Amino acid sequence: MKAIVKPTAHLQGEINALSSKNYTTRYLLIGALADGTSTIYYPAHSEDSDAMRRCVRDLGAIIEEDDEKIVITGFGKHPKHVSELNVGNAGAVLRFLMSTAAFCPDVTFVNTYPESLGKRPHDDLIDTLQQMGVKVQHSNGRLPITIKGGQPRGGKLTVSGNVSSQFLSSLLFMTPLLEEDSEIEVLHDLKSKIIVGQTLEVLEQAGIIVHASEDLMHYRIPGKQSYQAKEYVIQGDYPGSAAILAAAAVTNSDVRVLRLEENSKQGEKACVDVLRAMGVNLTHDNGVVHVKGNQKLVAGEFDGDHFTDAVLAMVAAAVFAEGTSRFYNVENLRYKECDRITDYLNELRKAGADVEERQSEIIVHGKPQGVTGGVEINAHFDHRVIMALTVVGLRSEKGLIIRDAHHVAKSYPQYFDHLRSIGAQVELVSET
Ligand SMILES: O=C(O)C1=C[C@@H](OP(=O)(O)O)[C@@H](O)[C@H](O)C1
Ligand SMILES: C=C(OP(=O)(O)O)C(=O)O
Repeated sequence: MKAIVKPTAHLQGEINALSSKNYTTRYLLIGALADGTSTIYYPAHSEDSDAMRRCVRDLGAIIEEDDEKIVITGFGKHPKHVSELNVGNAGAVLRFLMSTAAFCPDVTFVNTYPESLGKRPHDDLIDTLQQMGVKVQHSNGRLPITIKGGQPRGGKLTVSGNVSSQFLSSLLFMTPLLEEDSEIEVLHDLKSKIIVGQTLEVLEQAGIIVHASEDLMHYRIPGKQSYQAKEYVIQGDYPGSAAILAAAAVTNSDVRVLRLEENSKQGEKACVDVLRAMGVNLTHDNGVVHVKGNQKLVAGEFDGDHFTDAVLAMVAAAVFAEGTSRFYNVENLRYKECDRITDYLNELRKAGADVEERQSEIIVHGKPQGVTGGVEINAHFDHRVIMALTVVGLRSEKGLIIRDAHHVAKSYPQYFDHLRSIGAQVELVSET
């Protein structure tokens, strides 16, 4: 599918935020690891959350669902002995389930997105699983990966947090089910640290005890625990909504996004502060972010690691700001669905933006007058590239054509419908 994004000066209306992808994957996992029946209200429906649902079902969870909820009966620490799992293009789903798969004798995670997830490294988690006595076959730390588990051991473990927080989260979900107590030391740095807070939050809700040091670099996890079956309610998704808010920020607008809790643990809620710091006229009360855009933005400097999945949308807003913006501490954007520094900036340049890259920084020389556009954009299999380039297209002189825009469904299948409902001129055509 191609998205033909036309210049749009004005956006107006109200959008109900999509449901959080990262909470949906977590609640599905802890529902599956519980022995009883849990209920998850308002789950996300996207390729990634569907991947988690499909895989935990393959592993033996029983799932029933209707329009508002998923009812899931878990398998505890006794998953069905499947031979193959397909996580699609979902990094978090793969990494979280690699540890769960250690309870199975022989599971292969297949490589269905060789150009995207197939290129991402998983060595750091493979190392820790090997410390636990699990045998792992892999291709240079990448898919396809075969886990030969059975009886993983706890004890003293280390994991690197340099590339992704998902490796640590994966271990935090699995180690409470082991016979032994575990201690996890995070080596090097811990990127996307804030997201580990979401993992600890859901573990606590399921009655799991984890002793975490204040800096989130050391953990003590008692063994022989079990997940309680509970009721969970999924909140609105900040990473996806960040793109809607950025679109409102770069146009003349009067847009409200509902279901965005002020006290959420999602790091990407910082997008509200980032836009505010860029001079965007907005309020955030009672779960509603209300943007009254006037196309005027000012540049700023931001630590992007605090809002990793919203960085691309905020960079798109900075393309139109007065002055030079800097997003630093973002090296691990290079290890996501594409290289979100080199690949993304190449597409932004095609659209007419003035951007520079460093190993761990994105620098944007803003163009308040707008960009030319009028070119075709390569989506690089990346939903967040698609969403961010759409924002840029709205404020371009000649619009943008985004190829392979269907990949937006990885996290936000209704993105274009939502944007069109507030007046964005976007046409979707099938690619032949
Ligand atoms: O734990 C999670 O659910 C996620 C962690 C983040 O990844 P990294 O830790 O690799 O930055 C984030 O980008 C991803 O979308 C979801
Ligand atoms: C990086 C992302 O997801 P994942 O790592 O789970 O593929 C994302 O949603 O932007």
